[in-house]
Amino acid sequence: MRMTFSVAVTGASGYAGGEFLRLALQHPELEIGALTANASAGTTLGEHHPHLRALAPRVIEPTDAARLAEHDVIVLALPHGTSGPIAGQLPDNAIVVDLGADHRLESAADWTTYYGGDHPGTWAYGLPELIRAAGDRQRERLAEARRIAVPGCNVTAVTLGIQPGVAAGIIDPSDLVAVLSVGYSGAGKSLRQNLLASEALSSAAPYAVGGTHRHIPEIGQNLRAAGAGDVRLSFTPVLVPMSRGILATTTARLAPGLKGVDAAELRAAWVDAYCEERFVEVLPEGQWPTTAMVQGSNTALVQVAYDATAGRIVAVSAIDNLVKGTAGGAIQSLNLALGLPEHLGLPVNGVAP
Ligand SMILES: NC(=O)C1=CN([C@@H]2O[C@H](COP(=O)(O)OP(=O)(O)OC[C@H]3O[C@@H](n4cnc5c(N)ncnc54)[C@H](OP(=O)(O)O)[C@@H]3O)[C@@H](O)[C@H]2O)C=CC1
Ligand SMILES: CC(=O)N[C@@H](CCC(=O)OP(=O)(O)O)C(=O)O
Repeated sequence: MRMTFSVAVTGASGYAGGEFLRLALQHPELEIGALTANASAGTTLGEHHPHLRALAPRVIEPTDAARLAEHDVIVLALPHGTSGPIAGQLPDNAIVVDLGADHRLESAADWTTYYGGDHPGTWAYGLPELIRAAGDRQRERLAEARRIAVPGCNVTAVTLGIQPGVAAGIIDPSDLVAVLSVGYSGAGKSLRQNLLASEALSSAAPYAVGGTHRHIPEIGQNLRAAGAGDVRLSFTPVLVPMSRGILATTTARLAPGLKGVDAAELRAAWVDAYCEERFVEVLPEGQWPTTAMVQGSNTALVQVAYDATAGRIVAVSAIDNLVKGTAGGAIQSLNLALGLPEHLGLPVNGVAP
């Protein structure tokens, strides 16, 4: 029996909300309902997302919990700290998907340290491919969920890149270094960085350097789920001149006691972890992911090697921050919660050039 589910999107004028709408338009079982936001209320969606032709005349409404509550699914694509208060006014039987950070962390102390204020709470974590050493599967949690917290985009890239090595006991999670090349759309439409094209187009710019990035505790949470004890991560994102994409290079020392690792065994750990995954692919030996290979798709590409000179594993992963890193990951988790096939409406193939 086919079922169609109505979806309201709040934060519809932003990048994450817009990308959710782009994917929802191609989803056979989702029907787009209310579109709400804040300052842009009263304008048309076409003024903000001229690429979404089918929705261009739709008028953005002010955000009102009672209006959102008329839908089966409510997507919160809001700045962090904003979704918590709205979520509290939504009915229990609606499925609420938060694309922001408010409900991702299990530790209230981590929330206060990295975001400030009171912790809004913890929801089912929207990364179906998360490895859980305890044996339970993330997919089962999501299938029962009515509240879903979609991961941070950088978190998705690093977690998918390195978690097989943690789960297989090959790497030492207390000595991780991640350096990420990230596209500007990750910052959202509001100008948090200096986005003058004349400056951005000719520069690579690190930010949140020195252990301050808010995604650090979330990555630690994921790797502990995969079996890590003490997680120590040096994390440095670098803005590069592209609108979408994340390329995460994560290196790790070998687990204590391991003197070296055979290249075939190393790759086998990653291939085994993802062999049944539709949206995570370990590339053939010798091929390395690029952001161009995943643009517009819900695919994460991963490759791994051992640097014998440095004594470190090198894992490289690429995602489109707005698709697998946000809206695509959200629909994948939402499909599970709705009892639909996990892949429904989601592109494995990207766009090029
Ligand atoms: N961009 C990305 O790659 C990713 C983003 N995310 C998360 O998704 C969320 C949205 O990010 P993004 O789309 O990039 O940000 P944008 O700045 O592009 O959009 C923010 C949206 O939130 C709306 N908004 C702001 N304040 C309120 C409010 N008080 N009530 C209702 N609506 C409000 C804005 O409306 P208006 O225009 O009317 O002010 C706008 O639609 C954030 O939490 C972000 O961290 C997560 C992963 C990746
Ligand atoms: C380029 C840029 O600024 N990217 C954002 C990632 C966006 C994201 O994942 O945001 P939330 O975790 O806050 O939802 C950042 O690094 O913070």
